[in-house]
Amino acid sequence: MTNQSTIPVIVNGAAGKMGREVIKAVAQAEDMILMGALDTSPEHQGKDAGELAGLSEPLEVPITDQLEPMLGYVAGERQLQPAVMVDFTHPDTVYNNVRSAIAYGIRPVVGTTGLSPEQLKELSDFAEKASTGCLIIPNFSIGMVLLQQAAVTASQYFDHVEIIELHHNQKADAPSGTAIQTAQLLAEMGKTFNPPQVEETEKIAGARGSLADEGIRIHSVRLPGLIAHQEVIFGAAGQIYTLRHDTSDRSCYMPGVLLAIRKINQLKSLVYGLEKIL
Ligand SMILES: NC(=O)C1=CN([C@@H]2O[C@H](COP(=O)(O)OP(=O)(O)OC[C@H]3O[C@@H](n4cnc5c(N)ncnc54)[C@H](OP(=O)(O)O)[C@@H]3O)[C@@H](O)[C@H]2O)C=CC1
Ligand SMILES: O=C(O)C1=N[C@H](C(=O)O)C[C@H](O)C1
Repeated sequence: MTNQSTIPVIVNGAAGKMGREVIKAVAQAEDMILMGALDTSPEHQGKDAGELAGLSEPLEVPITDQLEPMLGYVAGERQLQPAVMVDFTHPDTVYNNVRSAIAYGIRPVVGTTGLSPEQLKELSDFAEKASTGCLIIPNFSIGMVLLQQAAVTASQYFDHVEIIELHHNQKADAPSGTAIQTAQLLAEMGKTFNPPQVEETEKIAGARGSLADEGIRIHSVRLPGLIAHQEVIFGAAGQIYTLRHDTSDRSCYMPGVLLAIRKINQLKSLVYGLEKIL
């Protein structure tokens, strides 16, 4: 039943791996209603979002690639609460999706990674001006938040650290958004890591990975059979301290996604990171 407190939700990237999980989670949440399912993949146009997500009953929400008409329609449904657009699409399109949603007064909950620092700043300014909440969350799993907190604690005692992120080989961006965020959190500790011990020569370009903030290196592995995994490895004389998170099923992200949908109406600007709303 739709009522005043039901949150209208649009899922962008609805036919993708994450989009299908979000459709299921939203359909099962009593305080949400799926108002729209966007996806540009030609083979899924017009299909029922619920059936595509593997639900036993259709949701009678067809997949469409018409972003602006959908945003306009949902924004016009004034008897409902302000709507939320969940975005799990592609690094090349997420910036425009988020801008369009904010322009229509629809709050974006963004899982798509790959936004540049400049794009993040522009979206932050845009959301602030529009006084509209926007959540950008590189990783929705609670386990990753805990790993990052443990890494921040360890970084007070270790000066040497490297990050390895491992993902399925359909992933478009590297390094992962999570690895970049992890490096940023460590860099915010106000010290430079990995003081050089010798002059290094890369015999093959990229052998030492990518150099993120404050001397932290990130190594990206892409293989079929992987989902999403990350290690943060600290080293000191005579010891190694390894933190590792493994995703075995994408359902692990759903409690975080539902929490973000519920919390975003309390926000009036852009917030980055799941830890900020826990
Ligand atoms: N924050 C987090 O916790 C997580 C974030 N992610 C991120 O989410 C994003 C999506 O991941 P995933 O679901 O695995 O990717 P998929 O490729 O499985 O799904 C993306 C879907 O979006 C569609 N799409 C592409 N461009 C557009 C567009 N302009 N408008 C609407 N739909 C579009 C794709 O269609 P087509 O295939 O035809 O291009 C595809 O169906 C990635 O950036 C990934 O890194 C993933 C997991 C967790
Ligand atoms: O593409 C993925 O799968 C994932 N992307 C996010 C990232 O880039 O960090 C989150 C998680 O690692 C899964």
